[in-house]
Amino acid sequence: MSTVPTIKLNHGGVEIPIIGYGLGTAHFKRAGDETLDPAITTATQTALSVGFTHLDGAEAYGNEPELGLALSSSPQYPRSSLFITTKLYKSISSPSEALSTSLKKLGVDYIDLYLIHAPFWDENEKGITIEQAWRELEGLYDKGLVKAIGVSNFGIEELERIRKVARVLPAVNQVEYHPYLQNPELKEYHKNHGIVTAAYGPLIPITKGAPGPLDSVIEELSKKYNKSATQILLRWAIDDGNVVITTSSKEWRMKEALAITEFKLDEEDVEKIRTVGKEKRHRIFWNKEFKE
Ligand SMILES: NC(=O)c1ccc[n+]([C@@H]2O[C@H](COP(=O)([O-])OP(=O)(O)OC[C@H]3O[C@@H](n4cnc5c(N)ncnc54)[C@H](O)[C@@H]3O)[C@@H](O)[C@H]2O)c1
Ligand SMILES: OCCc1c[nH]c2ccccc12
Repeated sequence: MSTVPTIKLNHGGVEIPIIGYGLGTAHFKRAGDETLDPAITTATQTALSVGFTHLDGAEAYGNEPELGLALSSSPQYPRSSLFITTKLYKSISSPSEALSTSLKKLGVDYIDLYLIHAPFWDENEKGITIEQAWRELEGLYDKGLVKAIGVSNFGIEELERIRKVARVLPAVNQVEYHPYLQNPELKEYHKNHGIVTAAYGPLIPITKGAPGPLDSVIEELSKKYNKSATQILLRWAIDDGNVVITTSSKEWRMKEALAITEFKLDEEDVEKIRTVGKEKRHRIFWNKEFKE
């Protein structure tokens, strides 16, 4: 089994594996559901067994206990070989308590990457501003409880609010990112400030965003590289300069996803997907219809 390549974050030597396994969309549980779902633990154990080293969880997914069980039942994958992300949102008023709860549920003593899940909370209702929340995450980082800190679903405006008060800049912004949602201004901002873009929803052009102008391009490139449409899109996310987060409960799909570490798209094909992708815009998450 080949190991997943990593890229360096802007925080003291921390490296993030370029592809992550998501616990959010295929596996989340209803808020308040305390019963353990063994299918989530099994899927996560399978993800580890096929070679995923980067797991993407969140307080909001309600399944940190299942992720914790998968970790404790897989001692052959030592903590130091894994990269674990979790996120806070509902508990944004008290980041330190939220982290303690997540650590307990996950059964680990540190998190590799701790993210603010989204910037959309009501600051009056929650009694905390984006700037204050960030300073709290910096405190958790100083204590070594989280190896890197970052954000998710932040735009330039919210990133600027952080930058103005930050001692430590976000290492990552995890956003919906695929050929039909490229947001070049945000990408440029990330590049200028050393922020890694972690792309979720990378397969939207062939799932909820299909059909579209990329269909024939993806088909042509599938033939050229002898790779599936899924692999072309996941590889595009990497070759476009991002970390990619994907998911599936099926072992063959997990292997299909990991196999993208074995090939690379030619620059002209990366550019072709960029150019044709810009002909359509399609956003799924955190729009008016999205219910968390
Ligand atoms: N931070 C956030 O707000 C946020 C939002 C969404 C997702 N995420 C994270 O990203 C992870 C992945 O998100 P995603 O579900 O959008 O990922 P994705 O776009 O990679 O889609 C994965 C889904 O596509 C299916 N799929 C794969 N190939 C296919 C094909 N050829 N045809 C049809 N279906 C195919 C898979 O079976 C799976 O159900 C989540 O689990 C979560 O961890 C984070
Ligand atoms: O991060 C994926 C989007 C998301 C935000 N909050 C959630 C709760 C349950 C499932 C998905 C989400």
